[in-house]
Amino acid sequence: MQCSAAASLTTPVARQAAPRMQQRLAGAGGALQVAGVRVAHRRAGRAAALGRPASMSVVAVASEAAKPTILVAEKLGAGGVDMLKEVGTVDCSYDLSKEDLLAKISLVDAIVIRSATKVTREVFEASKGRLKVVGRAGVGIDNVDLAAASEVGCLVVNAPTANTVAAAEHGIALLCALARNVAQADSAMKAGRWERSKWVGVSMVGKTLAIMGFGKVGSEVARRARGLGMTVVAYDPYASAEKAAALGVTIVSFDEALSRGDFFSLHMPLTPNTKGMFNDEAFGKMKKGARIVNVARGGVIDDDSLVRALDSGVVAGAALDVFEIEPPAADNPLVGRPDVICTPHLGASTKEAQEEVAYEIAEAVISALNGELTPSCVNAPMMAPEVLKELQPYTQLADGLGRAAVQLVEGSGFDDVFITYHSPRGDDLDTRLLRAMVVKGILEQITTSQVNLVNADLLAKKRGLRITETVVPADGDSVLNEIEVSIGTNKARFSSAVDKSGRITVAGCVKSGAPFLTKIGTFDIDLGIEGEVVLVRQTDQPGIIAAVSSELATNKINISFMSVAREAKGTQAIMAIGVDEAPSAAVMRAITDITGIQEVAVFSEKRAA
Ligand SMILES: NC(=O)C1=CN([C@@H]2O[C@H](COP(=O)(O)OP(=O)(O)OC[C@H]3O[C@@H](n4cnc5c(N)ncnc54)[C@H](O)[C@@H]3O)[C@@H](O)[C@H]2O)C=CC1
Ligand SMILES: O=C(O)C(=O)COP(=O)(O)O
Repeated sequence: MQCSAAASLTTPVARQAAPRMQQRLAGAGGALQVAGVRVAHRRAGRAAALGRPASMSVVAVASEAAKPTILVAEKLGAGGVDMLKEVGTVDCSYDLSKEDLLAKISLVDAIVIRSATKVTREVFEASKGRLKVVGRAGVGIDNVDLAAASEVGCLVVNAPTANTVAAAEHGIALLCALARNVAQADSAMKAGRWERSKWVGVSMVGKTLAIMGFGKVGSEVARRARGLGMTVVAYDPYASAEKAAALGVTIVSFDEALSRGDFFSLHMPLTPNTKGMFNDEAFGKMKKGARIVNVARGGVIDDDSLVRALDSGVVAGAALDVFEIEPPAADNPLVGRPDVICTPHLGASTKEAQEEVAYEIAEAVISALNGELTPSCVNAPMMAPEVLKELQPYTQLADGLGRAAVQLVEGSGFDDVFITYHSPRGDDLDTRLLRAMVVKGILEQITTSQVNLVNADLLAKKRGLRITETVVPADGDSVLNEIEVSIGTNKARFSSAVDKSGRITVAGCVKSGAPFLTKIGTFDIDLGIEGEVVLVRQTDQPGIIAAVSSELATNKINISFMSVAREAKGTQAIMAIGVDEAPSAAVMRAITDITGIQEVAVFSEKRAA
């Protein structure tokens, strides 16, 4: 089926902060080209650029009225702090002890961190459900327990692009310093020694640099190393060989990279897969005299293995910006060695990068607090902005259908939900967001947990709910013609909501941007999904519509929509009436008592403020 435009439409309630931010963000602009990397001015506003309407709220994390409290737990650029202050109460408390963080966390809606703050499961538990957003002002999110965040429905966003160049420049700085013993020679001079022959270096031109992890930073290091006349190979199981070739880089296997590199530069994230990947075995495959730079994460190198590789001369020198424990312990076996140079996690620390990171993260946190699925959300389905934009009108429909269907169930004894999408896109329809919204609509009515896009699937699974999705190819040129939600029980509060297969079924569509209910059970109806809905089953006979309307009017209950459907003339009919406020039990009884009426039910499509 295809929906046609309705005369009466709902108007989404625009939130306060988003339009203000978007106005402000749209005010300044420009893009800066830095060595081939587009560093967008955050003030120009990615959110504004996406053209997402202010009303899009797919995660529902912030209340409309309340001003959020945002804890900035590590030094953040002033511009970003100012942006946060425009939408919330900002508490800048740096260097909190673990105990202080645990005490504060239940008082805040969002926390902004860098690499030093560990947001562990204990922190999420201590927040008692208040913490909605973790903003990582940088790339690596290994200091955030993502599984725990997802379980409690907390969005984790990062700032993935603003420090790329800074990290790459630091990698190159360390590479040059390592090749030419800059740090050691400087220390010697400061100690009064003029040691020219001791600190003879090695040249970089013509040598092979093996980049391990060919993402944003790795690519920028490659670009710069090519400029130094180096041959660059890269190991990255997920990188595109064409993209690498365009930069003059050859993608090779892990072992080939190990055997070819004169220099190594590490740029992969710390994950269970990469932890300790530079171990005895890996060092054993390197050429004698290799040099290694680590601006990624301490944990990707096994420290004891590196000590052994340095002792045996396999590795001639290492430059480390990152450590498994930061700051490293006094007895760290690497820091004091003359063949190891160290910096205290300075990769992202340029004035320019920190300003940009602050804007990038402030924008992401504000957008997440508004319930938007920001592109830098790391624990929710990733979707291209254009896909998000086109699905936006259907998210409210999916949510509304889930709510309607579950409220028609008598009790809560069901364990499966079928979702059917009638879409001209067929199998190309990305249903992840829609499924999550249906599940959210259902679960919000039956659990006390905060449900959002991040944890909807997880909570459904925990509750033993099986979700089955089917996409039925349909005609037309819209994204989606109809969504049908069917719950596996025939125990209904309104018996006509049960379809021929014995399941409680509702369906709906979007008309001119607004969600409509088009089917309840086997009856076709046409009702805007908003406010309260009164369902009435009656004998198809004259006078009933007037009697019900009159009863509502007498009790000053305003009707916003009304739709009547019948099986056949003179048999059964149902009326679906949209009303601005829920009728009292007395009004419901009075309607039930009208001659010819068989059953009455009410459900609510009102969302929590
Ligand atoms: N020292 C510092 O201050 C900074 C450190 N970093 C670190 O650098 C890392 C990289 O940052 P970006 O390039 O922005 O991230 P990115 O996500 O653009 O790149 C990471 C790359 O590593 C690859 N990768 C994943 N698993 C791998 C494996 N097992 N072996 C080899 N490659 C693998 C990915 O495919 C991806 O291409 C971050 O995760 C962060 O830990 C980033 C910025 C500053
Ligand atoms: O962005 C990253 O991954 C970094 O490592 C930068 O860390 P920082 O924000 O400087 O503590």
